[in-house]
Amino acid sequence: MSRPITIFDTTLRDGEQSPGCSMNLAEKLEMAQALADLRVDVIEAGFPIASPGDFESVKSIAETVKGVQVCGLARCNDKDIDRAGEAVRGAEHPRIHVFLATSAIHREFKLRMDKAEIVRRAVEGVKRARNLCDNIEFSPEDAARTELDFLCEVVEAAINAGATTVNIPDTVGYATPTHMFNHIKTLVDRVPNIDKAVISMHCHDDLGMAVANSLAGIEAGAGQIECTINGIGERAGNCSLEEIVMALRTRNDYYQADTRIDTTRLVPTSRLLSSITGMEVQRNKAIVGRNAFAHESGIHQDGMLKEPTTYEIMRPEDVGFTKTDLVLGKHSGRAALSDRLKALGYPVEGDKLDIVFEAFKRLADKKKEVYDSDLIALVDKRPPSERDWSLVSYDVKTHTDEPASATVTLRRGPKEKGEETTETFFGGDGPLDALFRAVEKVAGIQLEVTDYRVNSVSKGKDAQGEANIEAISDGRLYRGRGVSTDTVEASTKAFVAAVNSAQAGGGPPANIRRNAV
Ligand SMILES: CC(=O)SCCNC(=O)CCNC(=O)[C@H](O)C(C)(C)COP(=O)(O)OP(=O)(O)OC[C@H]1O[C@@H](n2cnc3c(N)ncnc32)[C@H](O)[C@@H]1OP(=O)(O)O
Ligand SMILES: CC(C)C(=O)C(=O)O
Ligand SMILES: [Mg+2]
Repeated sequence: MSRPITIFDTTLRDGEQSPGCSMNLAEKLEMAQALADLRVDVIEAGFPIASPGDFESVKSIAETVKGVQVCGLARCNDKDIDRAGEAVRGAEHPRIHVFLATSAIHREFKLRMDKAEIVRRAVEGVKRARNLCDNIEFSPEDAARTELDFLCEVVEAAINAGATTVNIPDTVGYATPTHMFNHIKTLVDRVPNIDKAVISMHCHDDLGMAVANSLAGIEAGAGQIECTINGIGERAGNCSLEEIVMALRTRNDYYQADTRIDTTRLVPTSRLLSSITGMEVQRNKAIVGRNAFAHESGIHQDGMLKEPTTYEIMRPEDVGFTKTDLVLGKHSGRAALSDRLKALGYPVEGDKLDIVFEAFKRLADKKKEVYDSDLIALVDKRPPSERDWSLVSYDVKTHTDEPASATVTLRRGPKEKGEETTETFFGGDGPLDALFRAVEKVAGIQLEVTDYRVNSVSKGKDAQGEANIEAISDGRLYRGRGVSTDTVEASTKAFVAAVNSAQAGGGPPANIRRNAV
């Protein structure tokens, strides 16, 4: 018999605290629906007091995404709690998450409160939230560095005040598995009312142990895991959802605990997040990385051919990878395309299928073989909004020892009704510099490019190139991504996407990385 573990996804709150991972309202709604389709139990949709935009996103997700609990975060003060309550009120299953740090370092230097005041504020906060909603989570922030006696006292008081979940964060990723096991076991053994609440884990990955620490918590009796897609989150990130879910599923023999997650949605959801944020996962990332199921060496390949379980502890199709990679060509029709996309976890129908089909045919004219990864790159493209620029055409001239020049035509708005503008720039350091500057002239904005990468999406000389750009505008960080068989075009599209994000505004401050160069 498996014990059910609640999956509390915080991609849209703690995950969004990753530098460069800010999302706009439409992106958050798309992501929230994908999380509901993945069958997470709780979506922490944001921190409503943080900004009007955060409030609106939590409220819209609460009102539109069904079949899942929707949670808003609040500090232990009246304004935060009331705002969170208002934001989640429209949800089918609302939850308010109240937090207050309890460790000596945070008490003394950050909050400047003594132990008695912490307990008083925690109790008042939970009671106030409980008046707004029945489902209340309380987090003693930095619990992993909190004295155990005091942690037991706060947890007991929070449960008496009405907390239904007590979340034990390792806020700075300091714990080890034994440390976390002892923390949770102590709460289970010493807090008299602990059975009135679910114990939750919230582990950060600063020492690379977030998943291991969360599993240790489950062994000691925790019933909820807080995690994020691709493990994104503050600093080194949070416990990765795909890793913890597959660890519980694969090692059910040991943990005898499982989640409701539809694991075949893991890879599509991971890719959706990457396409929204522009933040790719590394190739060797467990579960969702491109190499996670790739076998390179002869002895392994021999074993795999004889019996896959010799070298595979999970089946790629169980996490959403498809078995075959080579798929369609220029003679394929809509039915085959839509069937293949569905198998890849992207059910595309109606007008959207027409748009993807048109793009597929254009690609198939340029490429002999269209791989799954090419198809995913096509569906990941979002149609432009009324205010977005898109690349119509470009012309670039470059010669040895001569400055480059470029002419670009961009359209603002959707294909049928958008207006086109053309500008030329002479004197670029190279072809991309000239193109980017011509784009800036059309859009009337200047960006400083701080990171630029091109990777190949699939195989072969005619592979599509995927360009990713990170750029600063007005002290804020924006990203853009572009895909094409022509890497110059991919780069220009990525720059145009970064311009669109910058013109929408709201990027994170560019100077928040302590290791920024
Ligand atoms: C561990 C975590 O991940 S916690 C969540 C972190 N996420 C974020 O901070 C993202 C969103 N944050 C924000 O937009 C802003 O920080 C806001 C809007 C919440 C607050 O902004 P400001 O009012 O300007 O405060 P600022 O951020 O400078 O400082 C935080 C204040 O909250 C207090 N505080 C911190 N945590 C708590 C808490 N749990 N309960 C009560 N007060 C708290 C701090 O002591 C500080 O108070 P002080 O100004 O009296 O010293
Ligand atoms: C708000 C809390 C749960 C948090 O994110 C942390 O402590 O890391
Ligand atoms: Mg956190």
